[in-house]
Amino acid sequence: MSDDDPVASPDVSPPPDPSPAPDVSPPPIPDFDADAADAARDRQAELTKPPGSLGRLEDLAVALAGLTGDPRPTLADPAVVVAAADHGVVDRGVSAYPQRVTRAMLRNFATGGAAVSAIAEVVGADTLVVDAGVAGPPVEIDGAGDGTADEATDGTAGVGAIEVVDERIGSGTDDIATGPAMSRSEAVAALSAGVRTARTRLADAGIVALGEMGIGNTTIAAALTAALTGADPDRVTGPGTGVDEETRAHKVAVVERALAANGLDGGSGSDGDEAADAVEVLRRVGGYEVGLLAGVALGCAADRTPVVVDGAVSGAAALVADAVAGDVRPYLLPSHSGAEPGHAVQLDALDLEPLFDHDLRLGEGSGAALALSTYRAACRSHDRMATFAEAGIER
Ligand SMILES: Cc1cc2ncn([C@H]3O[C@H](COP(=O)(O)O)[C@@H](O)[C@H]3O)c2cc1C
Ligand SMILES: O=C(O)c1cccnc1
Repeated sequence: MSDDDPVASPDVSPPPDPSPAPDVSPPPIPDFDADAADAARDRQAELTKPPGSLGRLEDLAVALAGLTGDPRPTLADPAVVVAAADHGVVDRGVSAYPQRVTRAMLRNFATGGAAVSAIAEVVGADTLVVDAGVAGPPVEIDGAGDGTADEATDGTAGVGAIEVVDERIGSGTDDIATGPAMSRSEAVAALSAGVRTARTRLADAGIVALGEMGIGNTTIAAALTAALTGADPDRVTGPGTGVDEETRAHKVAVVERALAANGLDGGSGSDGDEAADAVEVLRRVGGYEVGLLAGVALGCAADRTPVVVDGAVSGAAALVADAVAGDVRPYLLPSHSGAEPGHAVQLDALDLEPLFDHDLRLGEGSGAALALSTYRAACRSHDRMATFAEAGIER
């Protein structure tokens, strides 16, 4: 049996973790504020429109009032966080692109040249780029910093600030097809770095879009989704950056092997405390950027900041966050319905109804950034519209 043959049954049993098992203590997450939501609902009934005519935007405004605890939420200072890391599993030929693209894209985010940079600009969001563990030495970035202008002249919302930060957990993970991706301490460190990032660097953001970059990470997302939802690997494994059907089938075999090698092929049953189990799944078949994003979701929720889930990789991070602390669930908001097949399974598991479907299959937080405009428009209309009394319109 060759180590390079992902179809051969793995010859490794679930690996003992050599490092001590540090505790995970997710921050307390406040309850939905029903009074703020009720006040928002009352206000909606007074605004100058037929009741219900703004459809889902009305429901979103009411939900966001309950989440933020503010009857007239503004979602000021929106941000996109793009966490980047590398994955040992790329050596198995699961991506259409080489690992070095992760590092190169980090520079592209830093200088505003990525798709998500353009979308963030349109919706007026700042971008926080986090190196969570790109392979090789820390990435030296020149040219990152504030956008060139506060007010754009071309009708866009203005160039947001771009900041690049180092929260490296390691230099790429190990190959999940033969054992755990990382140590227990690294999994805990990734989650903690995310919580810390949310509560410090993203503390002023009214809403946060979750983005990622990491060649090979749709394989990681598929393994996490299968492990956390019990879905069949074939159902949650897609083409990612665009591999052909033959390579996708190989990718399915790699995911199956990873689950078996890590003792995760027995369904999603849990026999212990939820946070500990979730961290174990992250350690075995996760990635540094996924753990960091899960931590960002937990930290944002603790501060009553809603987070917008993007595609299948961001969705895997949302599943991890939800498995670590189920209280995070109301703070996880949908954006698009992604083309990667595991995304629908994730949205279903998290009970999220997508806002739109543009056939996006990019990641980076592109769909989540785009959805910021809908969330902000829902809140802006709720806050800015005149009531019938104010406008002197008789009903
Ligand atoms: C130039 C480029 C820009 C990207 N931006 C996001 N991704 C996306 O593709 C990668 C996952 O797909 P896979 O698992 O097939 O490698 C991630 O980096 C993801 O964010 C990109 C990929 C490429 C090549
Ligand atoms: O849905 C995603 O997040 C996705 C899809 C393809 C490639 N990278 C990410």
